[in-house]
Amino acid sequence: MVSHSRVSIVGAGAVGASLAYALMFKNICSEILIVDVSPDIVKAQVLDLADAASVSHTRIRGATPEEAGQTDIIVITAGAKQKDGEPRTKLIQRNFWVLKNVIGSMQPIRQDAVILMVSNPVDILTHIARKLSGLPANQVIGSGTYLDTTRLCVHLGEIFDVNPSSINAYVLGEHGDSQMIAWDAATIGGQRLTSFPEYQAIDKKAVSKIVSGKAMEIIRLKGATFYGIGACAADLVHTIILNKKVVHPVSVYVEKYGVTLSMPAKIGWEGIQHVYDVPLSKEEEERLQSSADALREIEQLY
Ligand SMILES: NC(=O)C1=CN([C@@H]2O[C@H](COP(=O)(O)OP(=O)(O)OC[C@H]3O[C@@H](n4cnc5c(N)ncnc54)[C@H](O)[C@@H]3O)[C@@H](O)[C@H]2O)C=CC1
Ligand SMILES: CC(=O)C(=O)O
Repeated sequence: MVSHSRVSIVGAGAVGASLAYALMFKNICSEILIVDVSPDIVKAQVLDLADAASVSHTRIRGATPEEAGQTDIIVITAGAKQKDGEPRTKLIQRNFWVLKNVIGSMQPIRQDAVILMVSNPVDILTHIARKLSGLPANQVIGSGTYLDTTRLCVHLGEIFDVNPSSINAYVLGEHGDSQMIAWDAATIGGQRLTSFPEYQAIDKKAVSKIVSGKAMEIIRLKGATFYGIGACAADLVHTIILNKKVVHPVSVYVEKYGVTLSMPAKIGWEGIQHVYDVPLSKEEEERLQSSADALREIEQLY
C-alpha cells in the first residue's frame, strides 16, 4: 500500500458520499474516514458505502473531526448548497461559519496534511481555509475550475469528435459566474484549437454559457450536482496520493493576481508543486483579471 493514503471526507452529504464512492474504487487509500455534524448521516453513509467497500477492499469508517485532522488528505465537502437561481458566492455567509467550525474542530491539524476544499464558494473558502488552518498555501487546494474544465472538454469533444481527455483546454479564474475560457492556448494533438475549421463556427459566448451554466441546469432538474465533482475530487486525491505530478486547473493563491483562483497547477504529495502561467490573448487576460477582481472584492472581507 502506498504512503500518504489516509483520506478524510468532512461533510457526508451527496458530494462527500459521491467522492467516497469514486475514491474507494481506485483502491489507493489505506482508509477513508467519514465525518459529519450529523451522526445519523455518518452512520447511514458508512453502512451503505461499506457494502461497496467490501467489493473494492477499501476500509471506510466514521470518525471524529480530531481524527480527520491527522489524515494525509482532508477533503472538505461540508456546507450549504445552492438553490435554483442562487449564485455560489451567496453561500459565503452560511459556509464561512461551517468552515470555521470544521477547521476549529480538527485542530491541531497535521502540519504536512493537504486540505482539498470543495464546498462553495470554493475559491473564497480555499482562501479562508488557508488562513484558518495556518498551512502553507501549496497545501491548501480548491477543486476550482477542474469541474468546469471537464465540462468544457466534454462539450468540445462533441464538436471536434475527439475524446475529451485528448483536449488540452482550460477554464480559469472563479469556479463561478466570472470564469473564463482560455481559447487561445487550447490544443488537440498539439494543434491549436483556433487553427481548426470547426473553431471558426463555434459561438464562444454560447459555449461559455453552457459550461458555466451546467451546474444550474443540473440543480434545476435534480436539486444538486455530485457525480461530476465526486469524480474530479477523487482524481485530485489520486494525483496527490501517488505524487503523480499531473497538471489540473485548481484553486490556489496566485501571486500574479494577488487572490485565490484557478490556474493550471502541477499536483503531488505536498499539494501544489508549480502554477503555470497560461499564454492568453489580451481580451482573455482582461477577462481573467476581472474574475480576479470579482473574487478579491469578496476575499478581502475575510
Ligand atoms: N466545488 C464544486 O465544484 C462543487 C461544490 N459543491 C458544494 O459542495 C457542498 C456540499 O454539497 P452537497 O453534498 O450536495 O450538500 P448536502 O446538503 O448533501 O451535504 C452537506 C453536508 O454537510 C454537513 N455539514 C454541515 N455543517 C457541517 C459541519 N460543521 N461539520 C461537518 N459536516 C457538516 C451536513 O450535515 C451535510 O451532510 C456545497 O457547498 C456545494 O455547493 C457541490 C458540487 C460541486
Ligand atoms: C454546484 C457546483 O459548484 C457545480 O456543480 O459546479
